Amino acid sequence: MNINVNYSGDYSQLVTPEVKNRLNAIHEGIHTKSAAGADFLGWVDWPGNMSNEFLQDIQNTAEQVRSTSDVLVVIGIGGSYLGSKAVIEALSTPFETKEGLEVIFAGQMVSGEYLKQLMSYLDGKEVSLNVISKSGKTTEPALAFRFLQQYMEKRYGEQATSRIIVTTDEEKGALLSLAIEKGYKRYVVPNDIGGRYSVFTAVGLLPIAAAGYDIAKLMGGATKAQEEFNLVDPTTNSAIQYAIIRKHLYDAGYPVEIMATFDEKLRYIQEWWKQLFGESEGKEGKGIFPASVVYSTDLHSLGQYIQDGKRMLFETFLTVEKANDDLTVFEAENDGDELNYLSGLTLHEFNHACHEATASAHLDGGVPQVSLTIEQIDEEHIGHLLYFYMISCAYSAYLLDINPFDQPGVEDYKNNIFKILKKPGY
Ligand SMILES: O=P(O)(O)OC[C@H]1O[C@](O)(CO)[C@@H](O)[C@@H]1O
Repeated sequence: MNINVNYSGDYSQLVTPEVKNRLNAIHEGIHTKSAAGADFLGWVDWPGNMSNEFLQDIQNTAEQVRSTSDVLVVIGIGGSYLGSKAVIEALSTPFETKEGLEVIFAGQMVSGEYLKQLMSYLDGKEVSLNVISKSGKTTEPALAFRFLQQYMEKRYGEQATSRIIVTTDEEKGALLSLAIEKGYKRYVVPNDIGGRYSVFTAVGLLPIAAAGYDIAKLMGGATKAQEEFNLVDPTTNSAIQYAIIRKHLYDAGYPVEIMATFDEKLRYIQEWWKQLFGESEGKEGKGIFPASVVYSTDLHSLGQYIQDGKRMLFETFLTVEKANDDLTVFEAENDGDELNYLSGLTLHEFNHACHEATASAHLDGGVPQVSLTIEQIDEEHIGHLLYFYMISCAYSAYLLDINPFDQPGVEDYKNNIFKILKKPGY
């Protein structure tokens, strides 16, 4: 299993002795846990170290939820929802009538309308809740939980307790106190793993397993990636290659990266990637701004800007080699739509051609190109891809001399809200 990285420039020119030394130092810092933010490097060895008992326990809980519920409402924001949302969206089939369990997210934004409509949708269905917050005090999911907990208690009385699962810190936070007081089943977000790096902990695994996907395969892919991207070799390690190219383009005057995909199913992988890279790197007046587009859709909205607008963008295509399913263009009798020249072409092949055409047009327009290719979309490859991004992001942030694992800037809006809404103490 590999992720192919292709760059429109001359990659070999980027791997200078200075860059190699820097990479060796970063590698050493990560693996001896001496790098900046080292207290949050627990995710690096997590896939390989995860015990079968833990995986089994998550699977059992997921099975229990599936056997008693039609819907699992997952409450969380940022890293507490994007990982599972991304994996579930990538693996699920659109238009499928859900036979098993439906996973619905809440608390990722604040809307009374959404919550009211959600609660009416839940009426008549069997429901479980998984509320996820590492800090246990993030206002948006806490607000959603206040309403949904009340809903569950009204519907199920004392039985609500067995339908609510809390994923939070082991030692602190309002959510932990609540969980202890009510006797909810609990999963721990490890101390040394931050929210945006937590997809392979209970934070991501429980909702993914409850949705019916194979978390053992997902972790298998992540474990392979952990082994594969462990060697600090810029000629073979594609996670390091991606980080080197990004740093080069940033220094060359391209502070915005657009992640482009031709696969609608990867839209939330892009959203997860945006938090991962944006929150890890955007500090101290530095960092690449991560943006995303889904093609062909956005070729007909943002394509003009990318081709011809202010030159500050580079574009990273996330492409998939093999389609899980496909259609072949057939010969029409009268060729009224003039598409017979495409007959015999699969729609996946059309997207390949569209990728080539778009990359070359945008390159001519002054947009440097990177492409990341995965073999296919399934649990194993997605697990592999997510780990690839996480380790690459750590290298990328360290190359910018940024601690990838804090997010001090997010506190500013929170403090302002507390002041505006007169939270005691603010
Ligand atoms: O899991 P928590 O503590 O509710 O935090 C949710 C998100 O909020 C942040 O702390 C700030 O956006 C993220 O880093 C995190 O993923």
